[in-house]
Amino acid sequence: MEISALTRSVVKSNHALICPDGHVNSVIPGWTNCKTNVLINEQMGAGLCQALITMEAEGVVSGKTAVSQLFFYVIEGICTVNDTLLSAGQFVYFPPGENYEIKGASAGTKLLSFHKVYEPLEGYPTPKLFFGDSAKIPGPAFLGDPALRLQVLLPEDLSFDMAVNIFTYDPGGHLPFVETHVMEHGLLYLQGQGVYMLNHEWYPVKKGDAIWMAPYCQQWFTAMGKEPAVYIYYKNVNRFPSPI
Ligand SMILES: NC(=O)N[C@@H](O)C(=O)O
Repeated sequence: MEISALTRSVVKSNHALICPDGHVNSVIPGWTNCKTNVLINEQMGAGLCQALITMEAEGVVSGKTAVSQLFFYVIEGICTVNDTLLSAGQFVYFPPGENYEIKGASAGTKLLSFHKVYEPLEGYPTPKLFFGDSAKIPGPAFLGDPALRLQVLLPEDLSFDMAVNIFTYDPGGHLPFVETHVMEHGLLYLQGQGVYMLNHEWYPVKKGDAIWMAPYCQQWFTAMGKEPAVYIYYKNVNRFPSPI
């Protein structure tokens, strides 16, 4: 019998672990016949918003991006995005000021979204609408370790101020050192399990869990179990560390 008073979820000043047992849905204007869980948000101290959307067959996720850019990744199922058919592992990037409409989903289609206020960079155009397929993006060894493979989903040019990557760890694979960096992360586990060290606290994690890491939140991860651990994560990139 599950003890309803217990959860693995934690929300701390510089990190959070959000587990499915604590999900409560929000109503988002223009997002109808779907369940939306806002996993990470400015309200917890983050510089990004991350949501999990489960669509019903007649679900519609539509609107217009204003100051923020919006990235959608199809976790499972199919849907059409601005009339382009997307299935699991495929994604779309909407720059600020763009209309978006997601519909025609198979019931239960799951989408992950990352939202970030776009920081223009002098001399660089605002990025354009962009569709992609993670199955077509190579995952070279991370820092020479073949047990870790990193796929970079968005172009690495300076017009982009956010990155979305997929990190795959074979069982036993681990980050080569404890990272302490200015960039922030929001992530979601797509597969597997492991242990994440955040700010010197240790958390067993698994598929479906989301994690927020504030700037300088010390981080290290190792995968455990019988299958590779896979997470998709957001990172702010390519901008001056502080206003100049
Ligand atoms: N935590 C984690 O995966 N971090 C790094 O790989 C990164 O900063 O890209």
